[in-house]
This record gives sequence, C-alpha cells and structure tokens, in this order.
Amino acid sequence: IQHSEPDRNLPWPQDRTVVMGILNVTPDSFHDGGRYERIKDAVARAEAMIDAGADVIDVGGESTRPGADPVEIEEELDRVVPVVEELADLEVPISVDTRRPEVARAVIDAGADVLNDVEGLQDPEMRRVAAETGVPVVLMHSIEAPVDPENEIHYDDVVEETIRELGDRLLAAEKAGVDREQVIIDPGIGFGKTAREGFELLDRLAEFEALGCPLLFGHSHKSMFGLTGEQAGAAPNSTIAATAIAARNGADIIRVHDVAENVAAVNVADAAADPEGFEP
Ligand SMILES: Cn1c(SCC(=O)Nc2ccccc2)nc2c(=O)[nH]c(N)nc21
Repeated sequence: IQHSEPDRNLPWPQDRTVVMGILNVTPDSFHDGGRYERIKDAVARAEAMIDAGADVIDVGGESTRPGADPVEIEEELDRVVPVVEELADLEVPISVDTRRPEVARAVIDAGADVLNDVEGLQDPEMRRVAAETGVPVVLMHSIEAPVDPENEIHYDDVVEETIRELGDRLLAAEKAGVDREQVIIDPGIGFGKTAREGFELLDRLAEFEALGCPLLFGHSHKSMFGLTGEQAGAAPNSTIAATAIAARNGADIIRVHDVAENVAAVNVADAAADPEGFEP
C-alpha cells in the first residue's frame, strides 16, 4: 500500500511512514521539580526522540485517559506554551494535542505546526482556528466512551461506520473553510471502541483511503493489547508489531511513545512495501 499523494504540503516526508513521538507535559509525567526543570526535561525528551528518528513531536498538556479530570485552560496553557516555544527552534515540526481553541491559537502563535484534535473538530471554534491558520490538523474519530461500560457502544461494522463518521466530520470542516488538503484523519483507537474493534480497524486500515487524506494511527500501549498478552501502558511488543502492520496497511503517520523501536518497525514495513525503492 503506497502512502497518500505526495503533493500535500505537510511538514514531514511524504514518501515513507512518519513517526510522531509522544511528549506528555502533564505533571505526572515529570519528577517533582520546578517549572523550569519540567520545561528543560521536556525539551531533553523531545531531543532524545528526534535523535531516535521522530519526524514530529506531539505535545499534550491534558491527559485524555477516559475519566481523567479536565485541566483548566490557564493550567493547560502554562504547561504547553513554554515547551512549544522551546521546541519551535528544533528541526522537526511540533504537533499539539488539545481540544481547546484558545490553547490551539496560543500554541500556533508560539510556533506549533500541527493541531491534533481528539474531538475531531466538533467545536466550531476549533474549525475556525484550523480554517483561519491553515495549519495541518489531525481529525480523530472519537465516541464519548459510555459512562457505564455495560452498554458499551458496539458497531455493526466499526470500519464502515468510523469512515462514514469521519467523512461527516470532514464535510463539516470543509463547510467551515478548512481545506481538505490540511486534514489528516485518524480512527481514534480506543476512543469508545473495544479491543477487537481496534484489531478490525488495524486489519482494514486500507479502506480509509476512500477519504483521500493521510492517515494517523495511534495505538501505542493502548488497552487493545490486553488481547495479546500485554496491558495498557505496558505493551511495547504488541505496539511494535502493530506498527509494522499499520504501516504496511497504509498508515502514513504512527503516534508512539517508544520512538527507536517503532522507527525500526516502520522501516521493515516500508522496505517490504518497496524492496527496490526503499532507502535507509
Ligand atoms: C492524544 N491522543 C491519544 S491519548 C490516548 C492514549 O494515548 N492513551 C493511552 C496511552 C498509553 C497507555 C494507555 C492509553 N490517543 C490518540 C490517537 O489515537 N490519535 C491521536 N491523533 N491523538 C491521540
């Protein structure tokens, strides 16, 4: 499966699978130290991921784990803006994972290159930010996980329905002036979906090509790997194996915690896809 059309002006290579390194800047992802320590630590971690082969860094100031308590806007700004300002000088593009238009505007002003919206631009103000700034935006599919897991949402065909719903979100974005060329789509692994649905999406990823946008796959350490003998937050081996399959099935960007290992996995997939043309 070849990657999406190379004519898009995205801030990363178009001829191979791109690796996005995850940089959590939530307080629980740092040793207790001062604010300055935390910023320095975050920059050091970003540089380590870049050295390990990351093509883009995704900065997130609010844990999006289901049930995590929401963070005040001021607090989120205080966590991400200073880090984005430091990372803006590095040689790779910076993505910011936020659901808030105020944060989106602030980080773009601070030098962020890409918006990563787990709410799929459902907020009209987020659509306005994307339309006005023209930055690439990741449009992730998410179903608010049901409160009581008993009546967990089940799809007839999770792939068909995720593609259809992403199509609807794409249309809403275009109506708001977002250029389809700036949109990256994402099935939202684990967001209101079961483990088996995660594997169904992984297996049938090529079907998302119907939407004509680059595709981001974000499976790293997620709970779907409970099915394969690991567990949420500690699934390095399943993650790496799934990375190779996702890349071979057409994922254009992989969002991961462990960069070096997953760079190897995308290289294996890309080499298998084009043994004559692959360049190390
Ligand atoms: C911000 N963000 C997240 S956070 C959830 C997460 O990593 N959970 C998690 C992480 C580690 C262990 C267990 C769960 N997932 C995606 C995604 O799949 N796509 C895009 N575009 N952005 C995303």
